[in-house]
Amino acid sequence: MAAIKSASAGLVLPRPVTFVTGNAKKLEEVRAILGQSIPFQSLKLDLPELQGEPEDISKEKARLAAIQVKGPVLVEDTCLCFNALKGLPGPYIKWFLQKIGHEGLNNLLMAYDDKSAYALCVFSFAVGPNSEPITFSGKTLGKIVPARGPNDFGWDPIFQPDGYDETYAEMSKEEKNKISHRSKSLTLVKSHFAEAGYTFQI
Ligand SMILES: O=c1nc[nH]c2c1ncn2[C@H]1C[C@H](O)[C@@H](COP(=O)(O)OP(=O)(O)OP(=O)(O)O)O1
Ligand SMILES: [Mg+2]
Repeated sequence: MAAIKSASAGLVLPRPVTFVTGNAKKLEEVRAILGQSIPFQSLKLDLPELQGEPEDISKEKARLAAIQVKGPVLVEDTCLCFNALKGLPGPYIKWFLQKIGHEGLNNLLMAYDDKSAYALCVFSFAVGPNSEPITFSGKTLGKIVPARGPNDFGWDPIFQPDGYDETYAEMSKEEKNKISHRSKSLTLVKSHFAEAGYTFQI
């Protein structure tokens, strides 16, 4: 979709931004982190995901989302990467978690002393179906531990960020959102929007 360059500000987008995700917990965090900084609506869609590098997976999600929405979209893809396993499960964490659970994920590291891991969140923004998506990556370092804390969002109970005694699940939402992979990635998205000076035709 064409975006017009306005004389005064930056790009004028033909529609408000739509954040596309099938995951209600992600949406909750994105709402809390963005606040009023980027106005957006949401669309619940479980988009098919390519295999490969996190940035490519995220970009392809944005392309598919922009075709569906016919306008500007934000999507994200989240990875949990174990250093002992050269970054795996990475983007495949959803299926590993679904099949083997928190205990199985811990067991994957049984043979290794190195329990270090990182959470990676790659947002992609596409202006429309015919524009190349831009990516924004945020990473939080930590380690994999036996599950602690409420089990209400994915692998939060087994990820303990460096410098903290609590797992993501044991932290308050506010505390997680201050240091998380998702908030770091969204900080870059916000800077991009501020620099581009997008405005929206309503
Ligand atoms: O902050 C997080 N804390 C704990 N778990 C998390 C987090 N963020 C994503 N997750 C889980 C959800 C899914 O099991 C996998 C990522 O897969 P991913 O494809 O990005 O998410 P999804 O399919 O649930 O939603 P979407 O429709 O946006 O693709 O890690
Ligand atoms: Mg997904």
